[in-house]
Amino acid sequence: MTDPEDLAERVHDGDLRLHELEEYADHDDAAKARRLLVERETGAELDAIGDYAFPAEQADPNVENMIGAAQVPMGVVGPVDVDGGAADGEHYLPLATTEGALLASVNRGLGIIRAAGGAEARVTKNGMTRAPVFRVDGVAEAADTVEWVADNLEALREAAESTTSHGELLDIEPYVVGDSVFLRFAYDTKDAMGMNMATIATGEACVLVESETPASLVALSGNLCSDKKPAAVNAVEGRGRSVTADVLVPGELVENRLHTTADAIAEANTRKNLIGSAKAGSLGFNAHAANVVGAAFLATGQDEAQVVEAANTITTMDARKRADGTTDLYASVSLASLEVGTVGGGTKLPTQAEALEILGLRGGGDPPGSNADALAEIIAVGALAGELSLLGALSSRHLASAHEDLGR
Ligand SMILES: CC(C)(COP(=O)([O-])OP(=O)([O-])OC[C@H]1O[C@@H](n2cnc3c(N)ncnc32)[C@H](O)[C@@H]1OP(=O)([O-])[O-])[C@@H](O)C(=O)NCCC(=O)NCCSC(=O)C[C@@](C)(O)CC(=O)[O-]
Ligand SMILES: NC(=O)C1=CN([C@@H]2O[C@H](COP(=O)(O)OP(=O)(O)OC[C@H]3O[C@@H](n4cnc5c(N)ncnc54)[C@H](OP(=O)(O)O)[C@@H]3O)[C@@H](O)[C@H]2O)C=CC1
Repeated sequence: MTDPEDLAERVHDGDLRLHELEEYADHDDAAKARRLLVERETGAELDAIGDYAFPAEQADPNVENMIGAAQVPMGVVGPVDVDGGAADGEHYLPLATTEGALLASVNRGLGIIRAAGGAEARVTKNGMTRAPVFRVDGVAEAADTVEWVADNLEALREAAESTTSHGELLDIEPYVVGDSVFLRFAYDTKDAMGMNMATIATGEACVLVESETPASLVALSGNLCSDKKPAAVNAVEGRGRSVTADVLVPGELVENRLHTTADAIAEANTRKNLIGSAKAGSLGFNAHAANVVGAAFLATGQDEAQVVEAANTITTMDARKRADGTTDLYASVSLASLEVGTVGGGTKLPTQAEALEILGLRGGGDPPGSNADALAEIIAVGALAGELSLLGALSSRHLASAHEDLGR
């Protein structure tokens, strides 16, 4: 009984549940049966969704109730020289998006960075966090719990690291709010983005906390982590990789390629990215870092919901006067919480793995963690390019016409 028509019929009749079709047919037939059912019940035609280019079974760890694949156009920008702590040499950056003009813009920015001699980038902090919340009786028990944690870091490390051969517990930061105790565990997750790894490891450590303290676990994630929500804690303390990239662009390049001046871009950055963002109450002080991060995430198999954490980027642009009277542009981006991996999650899927291959960063690095560091540095340079180009377009009043020409 593996015929997709038959399976669709049985789901329709209530004999089978939509999510158990893989028990009766191979993964591709199960996906086809769901498409037939959805087509019948909604009137939609799902030919494009069903026209995917990998065995459905490969996506089994990534999606339930599969009907096909969403195909997002992918392009490539660069190459650009990245002088990083882990990334080195010239790189093309694959980006998947539906926003016309985005790749043209990042490509222009990377061309300018290349002409300026390349960008520098460094990962300055690394720690994937998970922060469970515990209930205690009151502040006295809260204080006892925090004290016990501080005195027993080694035992907690042993418990957490018993669940992983790669992850390392770096730190546990306690926060007390009345009768709630939050413990923000931070891990070096090497080349994995690390959310599954950190969650499993923290779960094990929580067993020890509960057995040795009055604290009772309420939720393994207590939102101080903070995952997939805009949060100041990530902007200040970092999450995943904290990464910074910068470049000094000679004034003549600004004029020839961005059709404006370093002074005009610096002013636009101050009034827009700093003052405008402050007035808006934004956590992000940038123009569109999320554009580049989101497109790179889609292309390389990252968890796209974590784009929100990368949106807290701070962009700086300063006009630097030279002795000869000309003015260069110093530009930087600092992404406090860029959560990336080159193993695990969506990185194994065929198109995503190929995209990582373009970067030379597929799979685990040598030493472990170096591939994810390099990916963070290259994405940061992509974000820097996007900031340069968009601020150039705003300063030269080309934004609307660029999108009229390329984005419609
Ligand atoms: C569109 C440009 C680049 C034209 O800019 P231009 O200087 O007129 O372009 P050009 O034809 O002289 O080409 C310059 C370079 O741009 C690149 N380039 C140029 N065209 C292409 C293309 N078709 N495909 C690939 N690359 C392209 C390419 O690198 C090229 O160099 P070349 O290789 O020729 O030596 C410029 O006007 C621009 O960057 N505008 C800004 C557009 C932008 O950044 N859009 C995305 C963000 S908008 C948004 O979503 C966020 C927002 C705005 O709401 C956030 C906010 O509030 O700020
Ligand atoms: N559970 C949760 O709460 C959440 C889960 N997610 C999802 O979690 C997934 C990402 O989790 P993540 O832990 O990154 O991935 P995986 O769960 O896919 O695990 C990756 C595993 O790969 C192994 N590994 C092999 N080589 C390396 C290496 N060089 N560096 C690091 N690890 C290596 C590690 O095994 P070992 O540990 O045995 O050494 C590691 O745990 C995504 O699908 C994401 O959507 C997202 C948010 C929350």
